[in-house]
Amino acid sequence: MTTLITGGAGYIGSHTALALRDAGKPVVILDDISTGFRQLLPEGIPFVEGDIGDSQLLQDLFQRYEIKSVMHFAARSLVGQSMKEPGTYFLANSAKTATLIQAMVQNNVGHFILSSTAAVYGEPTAIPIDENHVLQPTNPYGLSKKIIEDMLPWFEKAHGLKWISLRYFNAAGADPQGRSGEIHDPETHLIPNILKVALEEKEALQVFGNDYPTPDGTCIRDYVHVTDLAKAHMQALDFLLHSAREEKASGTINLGSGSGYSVLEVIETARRITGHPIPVQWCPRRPGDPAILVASNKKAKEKLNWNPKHTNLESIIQTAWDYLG
Ligand SMILES: NC(=O)c1ccc[n+]([C@@H]2O[C@H](COP(=O)([O-])OP(=O)(O)OC[C@H]3O[C@@H](n4cnc5c(N)ncnc54)[C@H](O)[C@@H]3O)[C@@H](O)[C@H]2O)c1
Ligand SMILES: O=c1ccn([C@@H]2O[C@H](COP(=O)(O)OP(=O)(O)O[C@H]3O[C@H](CO)[C@H](O)[C@H](O)[C@H]3O)[C@@H](O)[C@H]2O)c(=O)[nH]1
Repeated sequence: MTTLITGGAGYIGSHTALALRDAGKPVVILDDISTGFRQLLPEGIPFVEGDIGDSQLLQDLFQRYEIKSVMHFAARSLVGQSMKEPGTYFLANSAKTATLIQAMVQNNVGHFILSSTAAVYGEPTAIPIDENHVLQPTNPYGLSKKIIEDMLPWFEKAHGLKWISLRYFNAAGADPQGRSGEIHDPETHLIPNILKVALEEKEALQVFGNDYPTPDGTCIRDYVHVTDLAKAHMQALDFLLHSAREEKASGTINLGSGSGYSVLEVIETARRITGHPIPVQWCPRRPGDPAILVASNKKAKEKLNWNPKHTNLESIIQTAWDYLG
């Protein structure tokens, strides 16, 4: 029952590969190292360098490793870049994923877990956001993932594909054992950028906007620990593999801690953990940033029995800091 992890040389994929390996599950990684890093590849897991859009390679891989399930992390995921190059995102995310799923159904690979995103919701009309919230992405990145979600029921209807789309909120933190962590180049995410200031790789943290309708004027986000995300993937796969024939197994599930923290609260917590003053530079709002994104994680708890462990911000930032230090 080997699982293929696409994007396993990336941040969330490498943590999930570690979790599966730790649980003794057979895994193979496919990654083209376009935004990932060889140093994040966990030891002892077979690695194939290649593109998820390469049908021939996929067919060989599915047969050679007797793949039964796919966890699909590989994607482009820079919101700002997607605004400038929408076509890149529709091709790299939506079109290549159609190629991947087409190869799956042709090779009897029947279980699919998608890395989706809170960006499919767009500007929220209610907080916390549950899975029934209207989907109106405000950028091509979010739309490229929504298009994949829209395809999935059709593959299920025609070929019996079982799927779960996991909509992550803000992934953060690092493996508590220090075996993997967050590396992106360029880095656009808040916590690693704050820690770069603490490491004196950056002079100040640019804070995008202080006039949002929130208590301190900065954006509020739901930070979810990457090892809790990894756990949810294992539980989602178990759920698909073991759900009864008559049960409605496929569907979308939010993954968030259910708590929101403002940018200033994150900076304040990082100051306490690192002992660094972390100077800030006030900047205009970043286009496309909603004021508040906080998940309802009720469905993940009920359907997957998911119980996030690292729900406080200290633990999230501490693990990220330990990885860098
Ligand atoms: N980081 C977050 O906060 C967050 C939030 C919501 C959703 N997501 C989604 O989670 C997934 C993983 O995000 P991440 O932060 O780990 O990203 P990442 O860039 O660290 O990892 C993506 C990996 O996929 C690989 N890849 C990209 N295109 C590929 C292709 N065509 N063929 C093979 N490999 C390819 C990259 O080399 C990289 O190793 C993405 O799908 C992203 O959209 C991330
Ligand atoms: O240097 C920085 C970086 C970020 N921020 C602010 O910090 C908050 C969080 O920003 P991130 O870039 O860390 O995360 P986003 O909420 O923009 O994006 C995350 O959540 C999105 C869902 O809405 C997508 O899934 C995306 O892939 C994922 O990284 C935002 O208010 C942002 O404006 C700063 O002030 N300074």
